[in-house]
Amino acid sequence: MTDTAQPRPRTRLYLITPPQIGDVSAFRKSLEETLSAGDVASLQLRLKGQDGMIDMQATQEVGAAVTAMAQEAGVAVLINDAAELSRQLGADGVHLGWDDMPVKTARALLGPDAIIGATAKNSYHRAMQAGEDGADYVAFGAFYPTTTKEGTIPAELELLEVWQSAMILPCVAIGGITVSNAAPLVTAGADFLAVSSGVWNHEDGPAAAVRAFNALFESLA
Ligand SMILES: Cc1ncc(COP(=O)(O)OP(=O)(O)O)c(N)n1
Ligand SMILES: Cc1nc(C(=O)O)sc1CCOP(=O)(O)O
Ligand SMILES: [Mg+2]
Repeated sequence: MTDTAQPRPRTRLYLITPPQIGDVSAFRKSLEETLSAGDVASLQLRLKGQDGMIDMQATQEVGAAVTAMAQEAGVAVLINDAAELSRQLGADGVHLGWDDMPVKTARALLGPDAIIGATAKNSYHRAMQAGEDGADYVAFGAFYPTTTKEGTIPAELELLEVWQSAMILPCVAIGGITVSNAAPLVTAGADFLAVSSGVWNHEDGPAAAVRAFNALFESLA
């Protein structure tokens, strides 16, 4: 009998913006350099107010400045929390958490081709439910402590191992990921690593971080 099992595709980087962006045109320039440094599968615009809620005005402003540029670089653009704004910006999809719009509602609004991601935190059950509801990926986290988001819940590597061995739906790992601590998540089976501060605050700058993540993924493939 022939073995038809396919090797798992290489883990890819899922870049998340800083939660606040002061100078949009400086950010656009930095992002352009960052995206040209190596493979980035997707970019999530995650602009938050001090209350942790989406900053619609900032998302609109940054989205108008960077969406087409990122898409031309081959990077899918997702909007955090806001499906309707994703549609208005011509973005590729939306990332939804437990307090956000249901996946099915977003699908009805954005159509079959949109990329819809769903937060699973540390719950295999919530991930299964999101998959049944039509999500295109599920995100487990937080794998490490983070200052980017308050109130995260610790997640174990085993979630990635079990999900990868049983499911076809891609899984994302998130939470405090840096070049230095990423390897176990890759080995455990994350299809994507979602990273904010580990890129934007990298000691050699964000473009160097993208190069270093890609070198790591290549070395573990
Ligand atoms: C890829 C990815 N995974 C998880 C989250 C967290 O989403 P959520 O729980 O809705 O929290 P906020 O990001 O809205 O604060 C994410 N944004 N992206
Ligand atoms: C947005 C987000 N969600 C998380 C979750 O656990 O669901 S952790 C997190 C923060 C991601 O940013 P950083 O890479 O800077 O830690
Ligand atoms: Mg959310």
